[in-house]
Amino acid sequence: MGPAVEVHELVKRYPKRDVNAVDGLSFAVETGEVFGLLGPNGAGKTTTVGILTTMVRATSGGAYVGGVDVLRDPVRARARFAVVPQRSNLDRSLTPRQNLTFHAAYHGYSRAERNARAATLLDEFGLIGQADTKVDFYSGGMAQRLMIARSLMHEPQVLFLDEPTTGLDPQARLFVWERLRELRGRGVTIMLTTHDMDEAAQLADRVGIVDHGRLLALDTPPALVRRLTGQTVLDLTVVAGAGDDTEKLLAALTELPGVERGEQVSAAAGGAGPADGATLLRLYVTGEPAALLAPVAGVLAGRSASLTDVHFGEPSLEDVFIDLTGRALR
Ligand SMILES: Nc1ncnc2c1ncn2[C@@H]1O[C@H](COP(=O)(O)OP(=O)(O)OP(=O)(O)O)[C@@H](O)[C@H]1O
Repeated sequence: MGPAVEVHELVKRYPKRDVNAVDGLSFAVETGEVFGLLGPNGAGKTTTVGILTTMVRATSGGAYVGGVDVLRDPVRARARFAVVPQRSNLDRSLTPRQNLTFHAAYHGYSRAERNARAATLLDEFGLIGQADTKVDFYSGGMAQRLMIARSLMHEPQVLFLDEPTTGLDPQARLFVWERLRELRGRGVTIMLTTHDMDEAAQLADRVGIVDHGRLLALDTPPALVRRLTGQTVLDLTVVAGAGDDTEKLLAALTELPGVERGEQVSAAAGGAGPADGATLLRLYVTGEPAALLAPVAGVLAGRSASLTDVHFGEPSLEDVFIDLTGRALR
């Protein structure tokens, strides 16, 4: 069996643009794989998925889903995949159950088949009790579950999901992740675009990182993390001395031998922020991080800073992403 999704030297140049949105992209997604497409805003992810799902016309190159040439045979390709967009496109004039059965009718399923499939999927997605209310009464999490259930009505081989859990609460997010893992277990290939590194690390078997329409890296999340030159992370929670500031302190720490780079970690990226007045500084270390503790303590003592916590850790997928795509805002 060939790959479930394949793009080959794919190029997209939008009219009146002087650069390619997708610039010679090639990769393949194996059947039954969860593949995460990551990249900063404007990297070309939506355009790539748009071409694969017949919404955007390619300038050149090849795109295949379930072995079907998407560019030549879009109608046959559409039977092989489903798309779950980020924003709800449910039909509000229909009940949740009708949203499912109408979708299956469009794909040629008989009345008996579509009623049976709708009942099964509504049950699996925890919506059977609210199957005949109004879609308007659905929370964001329920709407997302309903959209995934609807996408499965025509038994797609490949499921494209755009930011599948953005805006969902932790319970809804875990529920969606569980359903996606189950689908993979049944052999459905999943391609997701996400900005959520945790989601990619949790779900994706392999991740492709794109920027400026080109593939920068493609591997399993652990292999991508290992690529970061055997780096270890040393997290220091510090309170700068009176009259000192954290930037200068960080600069002094970054100059120590064995420290490749350092950064001030925002509370959002590092989880719960440090206590008032304290700052979390992250040093990317080559070599043995414990050997740095004495010189770090020396720098801190020399600048009258105090250390309230130390943590050794591995770099995350987010560190890999920043390393490859930089920090500049787009
Ligand atoms: N319809 C369009 N016409 C012209 N340019 C476009 C169009 N759609 C996208 N672009 C441009 O193509 C490039 C790639 O955009 P694309 O939406 O594919 O990126 P993305 O990685 O999905 O970004 P995001 O994470 O913000 O959704 C950007 O420079 C964008 O401005």
